[in-house]
Amino acid sequence: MKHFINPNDVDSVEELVQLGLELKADPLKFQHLGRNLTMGLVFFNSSLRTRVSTQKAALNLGMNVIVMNVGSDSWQLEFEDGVIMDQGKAEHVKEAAAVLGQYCDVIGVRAFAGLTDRDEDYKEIVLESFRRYAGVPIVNLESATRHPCQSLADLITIEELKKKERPKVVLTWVPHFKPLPQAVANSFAEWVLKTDYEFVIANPEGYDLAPEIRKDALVMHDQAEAFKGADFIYAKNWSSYEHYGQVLTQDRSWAITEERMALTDDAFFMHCLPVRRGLKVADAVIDGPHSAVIQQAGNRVWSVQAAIKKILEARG
Ligand SMILES: NCCC[C@H](NC(=O)CCC(=O)O)C(=O)O
Ligand SMILES: NC(=O)OP(=O)(O)O
Repeated sequence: MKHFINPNDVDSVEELVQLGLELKADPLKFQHLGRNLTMGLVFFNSSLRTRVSTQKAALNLGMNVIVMNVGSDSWQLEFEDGVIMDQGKAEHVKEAAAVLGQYCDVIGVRAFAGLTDRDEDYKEIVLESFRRYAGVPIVNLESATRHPCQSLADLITIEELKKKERPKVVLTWVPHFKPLPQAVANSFAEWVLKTDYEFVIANPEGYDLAPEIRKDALVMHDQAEAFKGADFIYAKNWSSYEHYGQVLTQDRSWAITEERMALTDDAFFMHCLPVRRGLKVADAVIDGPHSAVIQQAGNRVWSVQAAIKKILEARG
């Protein structure tokens, strides 16, 4: 695997899930692979899980790790081609990515959507610039439209917890007062659609994900109906794709309560975290016996470790 940016970079999702489980059982098995190599992590946005789990994974593979917070630690970067740089941005990504590629053997990048210009976000300018100019493999640590490290951890978690061969998995929109990216939801849908799970997306009108993401997935605008018989409830807020970046409703009846969960087949509750308690999910659900959120976050180590292992092997 050359890069880990979206599922098209992955030969077999199933094999990568199994590798994650194998690494979880024996975290230091491939410690020789990354010896004397350096993993660089570049953050344009905040992070708890991604930052620490990726460091941990790289250390498990024997790598050294350098973390940089762009914005506070470095120069503001320009991404546009052919501009006269007479404003606030002191350095172009062409040099910045190429220079980081001199110091690091693999680079992880986190850069959220701006949520003002849909075409710009969906072109993935930041990630694609790093892919183009760094000259080393790139790991997507949540970009404008995808979060593959999260989605792979989600599939590992479902594999661990599922009680039937083909569980019913529901991705549901939950309310939030400010616009959030579509990356986590997009990515989850894309990865689940590569499995044979039964898959339903529940969201209010106006929140349908991009057609190229949801493909032929069943989309329901009635959450209670969607929950019937579900084995996994994956909750996430996202802003509108159609009315790009807008909050069209904050309808609290879409929050995850015990009453709603009672409609499912004893489903596990999943969320990528961070989550706002009370607003998106009732304490009784996230603190309850069917909450998978901590296991899910724990599995972030094995998902990114599997991706980095594949990259190191391909690099020779
Ligand atoms: N990496 C996990 C999710 C990150 C981001 N959530 C957030 O920004 C939540 C912020 C808040 O609740 O204020 C998102 O939705 O993509
Ligand atoms: N789920 C996730 O990516 O968490 P962080 O934003 O804290 O890294």
